[in-house]
Amino acid sequence: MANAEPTLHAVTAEVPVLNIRHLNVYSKNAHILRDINLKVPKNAITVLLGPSGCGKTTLLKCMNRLTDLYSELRLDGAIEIDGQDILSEKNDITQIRQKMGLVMQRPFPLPMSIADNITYGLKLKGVKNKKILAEKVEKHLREVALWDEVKDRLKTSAQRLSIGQQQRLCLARGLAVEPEIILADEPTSALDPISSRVIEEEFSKLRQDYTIILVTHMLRQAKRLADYVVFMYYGEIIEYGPAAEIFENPKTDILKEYLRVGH
Ligand SMILES: Nc1ncnc2c1ncn2[C@@H]1O[C@H](COP(=O)(O)OP(=O)(O)OP(=O)(O)O)[C@@H](O)[C@H]1O
Repeated sequence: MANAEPTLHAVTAEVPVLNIRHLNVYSKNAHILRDINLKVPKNAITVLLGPSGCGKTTLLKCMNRLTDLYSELRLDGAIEIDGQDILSEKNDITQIRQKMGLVMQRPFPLPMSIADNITYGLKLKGVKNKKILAEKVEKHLREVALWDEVKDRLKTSAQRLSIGQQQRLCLARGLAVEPEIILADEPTSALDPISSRVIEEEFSKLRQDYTIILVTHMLRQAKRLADYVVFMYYGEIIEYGPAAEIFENPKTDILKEYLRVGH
């Protein structure tokens, strides 16, 4: 187990969107996340990097309290978004979740048409105007470079799309509710190399308007995309900083070894 120097992960982001303070996560038998302190900067890609089982997905799940689905997990600490603590029972988690778009490892299009997938969240928010809904469908499908491929079959089932197209659709569905933050858990792991590159390119462009937190254990992907890197090991943040610093000037032996082996 590594003993992280507090200074290594006390990097301050100029405009933090998420401020995580002393976050600990416990299961019945294990201490899964250990005193996580992290300020996630606005309009940048922050990559959570580290070997399998180090806690990347759990940290991402804490950020929109998906951990509520697992009664065996206990959390303490604070995760603030726009000054509101996500972990506080007092705050409305549904409202907080609307600030976040979630992209999982495997796409899960809703069992309805391509267009309805995009408008689903908007309709839940009360948008009824058909013209506005149609505009949103086009806007967000263009945003993920899917419009040209599907514009003639918007009313057909989303489940007939290829996996790569489904993943772009799911990203568009997340964007349609205009989140501030996109949480992405290994979003290319189920995709072929070409679809993976398309998704990577989309993320790269989206960083201008969104704060992206991306889990990956693919070092090459992290190097292509990251503005900031959080390197985790056994539930701790070992190093955190701008990508160039992390990749070119790693400070800890654990990170040096991880980069050398090139996972
Ligand atoms: N609900 C749970 N109950 C008990 N243990 C859990 C639970 N969720 C996660 N863990 C444990 O917490 C640790 C971190 O898991 P997590 O999925 O966050 O790791 P990860 O870094 O995302 O791994 P991978 O890259 O393999 O997806 C693992 O040891 C896992 O078994």
